[in-house]
Amino acid sequence: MGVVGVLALQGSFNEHIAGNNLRTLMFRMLSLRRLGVKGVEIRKPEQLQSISSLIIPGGESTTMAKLAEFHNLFPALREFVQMGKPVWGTCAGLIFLANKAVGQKEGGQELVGGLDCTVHRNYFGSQIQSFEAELLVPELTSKEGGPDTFRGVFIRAPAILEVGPEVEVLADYPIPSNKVLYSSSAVEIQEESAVPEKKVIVAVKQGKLLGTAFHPELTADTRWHSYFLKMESDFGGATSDAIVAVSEAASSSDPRTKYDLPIFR
Ligand SMILES: NC(=O)CC[C@H](N)C(=O)O
Repeated sequence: MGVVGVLALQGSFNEHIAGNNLRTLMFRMLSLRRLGVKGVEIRKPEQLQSISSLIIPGGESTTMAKLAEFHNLFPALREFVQMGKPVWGTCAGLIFLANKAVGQKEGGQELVGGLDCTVHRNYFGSQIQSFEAELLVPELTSKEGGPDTFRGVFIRAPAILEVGPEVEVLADYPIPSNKVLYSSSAVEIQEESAVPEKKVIVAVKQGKLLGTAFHPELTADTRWHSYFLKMESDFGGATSDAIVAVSEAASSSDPRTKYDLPIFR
């Protein structure tokens, strides 16, 4: 398994690297004598060449976009996505990866794109309307095991309004019919009365692109990170034992053993 880069311009990149999840997985693998997951901070285009997958963290997407533009990162980020390498956008990172964003600040913001969906920035309201919710994520539970639900931390989170045909919806979230949603432009107020409950999409996958509207790096549950790490191999459907096997086989001196998977024990 290669090196995981975390775009470190702004936002919760440190939580992805040093926080619970990558580190716990690293320790878990270390404790099983499985080396191989290393998180590195990415700030320059050339650094993308040395990583095999990338996490774009949450934060503030307009600021992050300005910094990415300043560092001339957009062409290299787009190339990384087009090469089919795994990229996971969490919250602001999801906005970055989307082909289209609404509710942007005046003047708009540049997007990396690649993920065929439309996201709405700040869909659930302002900072004080941030919330946590138990989400049903059948794909995560089936691949990673554990509880049926995952605790999603939504911080001034976006929601996905529309997805293209290639996009797999991994989780959605019901909006109560009486909830008033404020768009980030603060002008348009949407009131939902006709439909008793509406669901918005909060986690998607398209090929090797993963997008979550919430922050898995802020919870102790490592399943999203584990799921993402497995996307690097072609054995995306394998269990966590297969991560072990992938890293073990990858470190083997005989390159032919690399694909002798999975090895369950
Ligand atoms: N927690 C987050 O990443 C918030 C995203 C932020 N609302 C944005 O539009 O960029």
